[in-house]
Amino acid sequence: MSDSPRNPNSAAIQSSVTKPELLRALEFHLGSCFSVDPITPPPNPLVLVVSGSSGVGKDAVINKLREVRESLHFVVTATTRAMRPGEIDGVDYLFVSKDEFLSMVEKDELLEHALVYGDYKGIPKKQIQEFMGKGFDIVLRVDIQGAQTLKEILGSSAVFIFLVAESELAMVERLIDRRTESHEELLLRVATAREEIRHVKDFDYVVVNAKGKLDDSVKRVESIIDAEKSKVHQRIVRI
Ligand SMILES: Nc1ncnc2c1ncn2[C@@H]1O[C@H](COP(=O)(O)OP(=O)(O)OP(=O)(O)O)[C@@H](O)[C@H]1O
Repeated sequence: MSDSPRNPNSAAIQSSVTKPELLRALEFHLGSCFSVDPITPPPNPLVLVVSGSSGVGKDAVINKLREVRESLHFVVTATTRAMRPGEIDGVDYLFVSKDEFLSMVEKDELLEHALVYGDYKGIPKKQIQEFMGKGFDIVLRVDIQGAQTLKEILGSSAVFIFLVAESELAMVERLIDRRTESHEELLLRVATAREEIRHVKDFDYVVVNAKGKLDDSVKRVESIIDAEKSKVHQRIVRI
């Protein structure tokens, strides 16, 4: 056993010796000064990919997360779909025309893009580069198809989170309550969701967003962020 000050047999440091004096004495014996630098480097900025089937609550979770975490930047997806009531251009989505969107594709300005239910959606690269440069963590909100493409592009450098409802019925009810889809659109979304759940195995984490438990889902995502920030081997993203 080493001879520590807690060992009753060791000579305790005299109370007349001040802390600065003791520090200087220790530094002298060690032959080097104690550093005030952080013992480990700050964690790398994260790229979080939040995905899940239509109506599972991606927007709801992300909007809440936005309120509680200031160090996150939520990338505004460019889309050619029509604005829904209450949505704000540049906040919820970047609403662009089809021509504008295709021009962004041509100039290689999008990290990934896809045609989703008849509309184009894409992630502008510049926003990610800018905010990562400022030390922000990045949150990308994509459907399952988008997450699959991002997995091919980013591999294990990003954190992939799959949101699910507690049951299929709960998910469909949520979509119906939203009142933004037609009967045919609802059928398509449910059929797609049944197929999409098979892709959960390609994700790092799964979070159940149960009815009335939005706050719990957000807390779970926050825990994932905290755990990722504490990893010894940090993910390194290059975009
Ligand atoms: N935990 C929850 N409890 C109750 N309602 C919820 C919960 N999470 C989301 N909702 C509601 O469910 C509906 C669908 O959620 P949201 O629009 O966030 O889904 P989404 O995954 O973003 O869908 P889409 O991919 O089609 O845009 C919304 O009306 C939302 O307010």
